[in-house]
Amino acid sequence: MESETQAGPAGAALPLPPMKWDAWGDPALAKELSADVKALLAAALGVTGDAAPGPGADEVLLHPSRLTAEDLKALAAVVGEAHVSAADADRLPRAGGKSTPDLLRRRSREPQDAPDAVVLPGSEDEITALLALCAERRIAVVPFGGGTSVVGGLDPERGGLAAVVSLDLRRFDALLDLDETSGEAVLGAGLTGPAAEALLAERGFELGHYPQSFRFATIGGFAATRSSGQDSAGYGRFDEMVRGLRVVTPAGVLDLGRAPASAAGPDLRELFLGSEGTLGIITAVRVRIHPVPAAKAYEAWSFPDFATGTAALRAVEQQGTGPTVIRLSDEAETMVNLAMTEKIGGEPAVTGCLAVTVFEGTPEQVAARHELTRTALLAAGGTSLGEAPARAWEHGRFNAPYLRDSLLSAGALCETLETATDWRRLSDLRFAVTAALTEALPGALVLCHISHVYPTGASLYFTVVAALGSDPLTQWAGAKRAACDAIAAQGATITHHHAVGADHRPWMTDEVGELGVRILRAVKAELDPAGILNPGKLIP
Ligand SMILES: Cc1cc2nc3c(=O)[nH]c(=O)nc-3n(C[C@H](O)[C@H](O)[C@H](O)COP(=O)(O)OP(=O)(O)OC[C@H]3O[C@@H](n4cnc5c(N)ncnc54)[C@H](O)[C@@H]3O)c2cc1C
Repeated sequence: MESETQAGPAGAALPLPPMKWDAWGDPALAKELSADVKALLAAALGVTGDAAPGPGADEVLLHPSRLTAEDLKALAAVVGEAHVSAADADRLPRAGGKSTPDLLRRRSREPQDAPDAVVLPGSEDEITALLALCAERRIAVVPFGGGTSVVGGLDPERGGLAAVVSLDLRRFDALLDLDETSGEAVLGAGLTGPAAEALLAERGFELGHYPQSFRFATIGGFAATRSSGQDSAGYGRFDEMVRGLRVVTPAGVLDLGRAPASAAGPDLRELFLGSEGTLGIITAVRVRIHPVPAAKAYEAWSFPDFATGTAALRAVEQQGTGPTVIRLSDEAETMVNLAMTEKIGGEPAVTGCLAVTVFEGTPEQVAARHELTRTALLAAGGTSLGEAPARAWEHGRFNAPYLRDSLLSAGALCETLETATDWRRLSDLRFAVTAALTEALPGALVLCHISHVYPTGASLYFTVVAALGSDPLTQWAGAKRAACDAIAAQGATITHHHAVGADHRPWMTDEVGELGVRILRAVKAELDPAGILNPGKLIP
């Protein structure tokens, strides 16, 4: 597990996010490209060289802070001197998220945008006072959780206001309650995935939310983006785990969700799940938890092609046989061993399409779920590959993002995008998005997998690798636009779990309609009349 305070740019006054400012994750875990990956890059993309190195943290140029000394004094009067900083070293690591465009922007030698200051409130009262102060002084507020957004959710947009601050929730890091009888816990919004799981594990419980960004993303971020983890088949998406929320808005504090189910009108929790910091600051989340599983089983499968594998996953989900993890790589992803991080680019370990299943629960539950799932997968044309490839997937499941950094440094652009639709339209969607990406990026490798399944449909997750052009930001923007247009044309969702942020905002009207947008704007006008909360995100 990564340490919580890693070295970042020198001169920081505040605790830094536990991630490198210009790359993914813990620098100690960064990896050189293997000889196999280098060979794949050369053969598939003609990429053989190194891209020019980016600037060091002390060489990066930020636009100067627009806050006055008086503004900073007023902010400090709310949160204390020790919890405000306008130092570049504190602004730079909160200048954006961790999409490939974010990393390219961080590596630029041009002057960059960054929040004008960073504030670390320690209580809801302080957040209330901060929001009032920012409304009065026309300062935008970008809530900052783990900083892992991949959709521009953390862009330091001022939205026509005088300045913008990053409101870092790291001090909301307590396990506030654990109700063993009901199987619920109240978690501070700033707890990272590992910190939350460690606190729950001390009492024998687990949340079971493991997105690939698990090591750095936070409870508040999961709620604000409707995140989905790799164990979603077993434990559900994060929004399905949420039983209640506390939210501080400029108009007041909300404490939502008071019973396991309710018929008291529309469910207002849903307004804040996925609100991406535009409607309020989530300070605590009450979640469903379960005992740490006593048993676990693994089995990998091969399917002759993606269509057969897709039908098999559908059968498993519609029969409800109960795997905790079930995922299927397409032929291209299987061929490059993407699901087994240590083997990427080597000799293909599996032919056809690889599927991974994992089962958790009591020994009896695991045995029963495993057997039912095996029967369904065998009947659907699967061939068992035993445990090893499934264990290899689990072993490397949080490590693939490190590869993206090394690829960028080697001159290859690597980015992901995702969507979802019903089973009937899944195959057409995959072809349409793949075609859009390959047309926009000739010669690119486009890989795809299914990792979240529902009785009525599934998500598709695409990984794209292409040779870096001379203007990679424009290069990727064109490809992303083409893929998003293809998704919209297919009637699929613009995002299954990465959220909307700034990047998907142009497709929100298509997703929810003009009236839907007007409803969102009306809610925002009621809660945030000064428009200070995360301008330029989510709501067109
Ligand atoms: C390598 C990589 C892998 C990823 N894998 C997955 C995955 O498997 N599944 C998945 O769902 N996502 C994934 N993501 C996307 C990202 O990790 C999720 O969106 C995550 O939920 C963001 O959490 P965070 O704490 O980092 O939030 P941040 O990135 O800090 O913020 C995300 C958005 O939520 C807002 N926000 C954050 N905290 C709060 C709060 N307390 N109150 C109000 N608004 C808030 C921010 O303003 C921003 O708009 C991945 C990202 C990367 C870089």
